[in-house]
Amino acid sequence: MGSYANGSTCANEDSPLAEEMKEPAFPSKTMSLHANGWLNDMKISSPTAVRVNIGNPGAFDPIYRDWTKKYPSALNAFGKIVAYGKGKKTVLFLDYDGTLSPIVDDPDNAIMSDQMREVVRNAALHLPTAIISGRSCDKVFDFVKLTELYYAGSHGMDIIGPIGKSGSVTDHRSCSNSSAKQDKEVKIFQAASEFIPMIDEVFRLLIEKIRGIDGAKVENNKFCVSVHYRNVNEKDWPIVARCTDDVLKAYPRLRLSHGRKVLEVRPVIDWNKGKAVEFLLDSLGLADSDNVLPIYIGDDRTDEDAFKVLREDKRGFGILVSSVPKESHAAYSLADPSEVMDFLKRLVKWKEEEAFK
Ligand SMILES: O=P(O)(O)OC[C@H]1O[C@H](O[C@H]2O[C@H](CO)[C@@H](O)[C@H](O)[C@H]2O)[C@H](O)[C@@H](O)[C@@H]1O
Repeated sequence: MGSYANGSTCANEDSPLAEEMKEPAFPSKTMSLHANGWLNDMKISSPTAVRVNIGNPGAFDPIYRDWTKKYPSALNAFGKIVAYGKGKKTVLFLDYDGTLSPIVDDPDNAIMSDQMREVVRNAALHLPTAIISGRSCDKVFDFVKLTELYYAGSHGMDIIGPIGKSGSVTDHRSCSNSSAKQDKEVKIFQAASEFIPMIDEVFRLLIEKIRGIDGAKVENNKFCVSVHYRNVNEKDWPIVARCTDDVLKAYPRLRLSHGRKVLEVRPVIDWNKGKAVEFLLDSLGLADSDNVLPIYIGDDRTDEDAFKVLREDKRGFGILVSSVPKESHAAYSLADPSEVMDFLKRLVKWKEEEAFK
């Protein structure tokens, strides 16, 4: 296990280190960040400009409208999607932040509306439904509060569910085996258990390191750590990146990925949201079935691993939630969580109608 290698503070903008960071060096662990382009990467990871007219996406923005030719709205293409899924078992995978809840400044305040909760509950009554999030299972469960779902927290590294109505996530956590019986079968899978002490250590070091950077926040997601810079003045973003990189230098078994104004520290293991999708399909006995339509809805770069799996697998679709044009492995798009809600409602209605045929 590594130790804290660099005692210098990153928090003081006037420090020699801050001066050095005006010429951005390539942060060695930020794998998706390119030399001289990494700051740009931080900027584009969460475009703030809303390009769509809510309720009528693309109405005023020809660039967005053009983009939807490549990534058609899943609402407009609904007929096509369900025609493809006719007679098949639909499995629903949902990201949380930015998909079921709008992006907000404070990660602790990313509340899901009661209406959305009801829609997701309804969906889970009709089709196997999983939430796949960068947050820890416990945190995402605290927001979603639905016991009917699968949860894959920490970018898929912590999988639990479905959960019996009389139980809670915590109850099931105490199950020592990988499966246990309650109302339904419960499976637990943790891809990186041995990393928990290391993640705790890095969490503490990062808190110490970024202390003093106004607006920066570090979040412990059990198997990963999120370093948030949404509320940091843009001029200080290089400092956040450098501080994170400084800490990670001593941890070759950890790597960085990039989310929406967040740097995600995670174990260097071959596991991601795409692997979690494969694991869940396998758990449902659908790994080799042609009779399945997996649909994954997500807004983040980390969701791209899942989109890619579905694209290569050719059985299902990724749906990117975005109000700005972005390159993606998804096949369709939705502009924002309110469109996600509309799509889920239509999916449930379609399933109900199908059941009566
Ligand atoms: O996979 P997800 O469920 O999308 O989780 C990814 C990260 O989401 C959260 O951060 C993001 O949402 C926050 C609340 O809207 C926002 O303030 C932040 O800027 C976003 O990056 C969560 O806090 C992270 O831990 C997750 O990894």
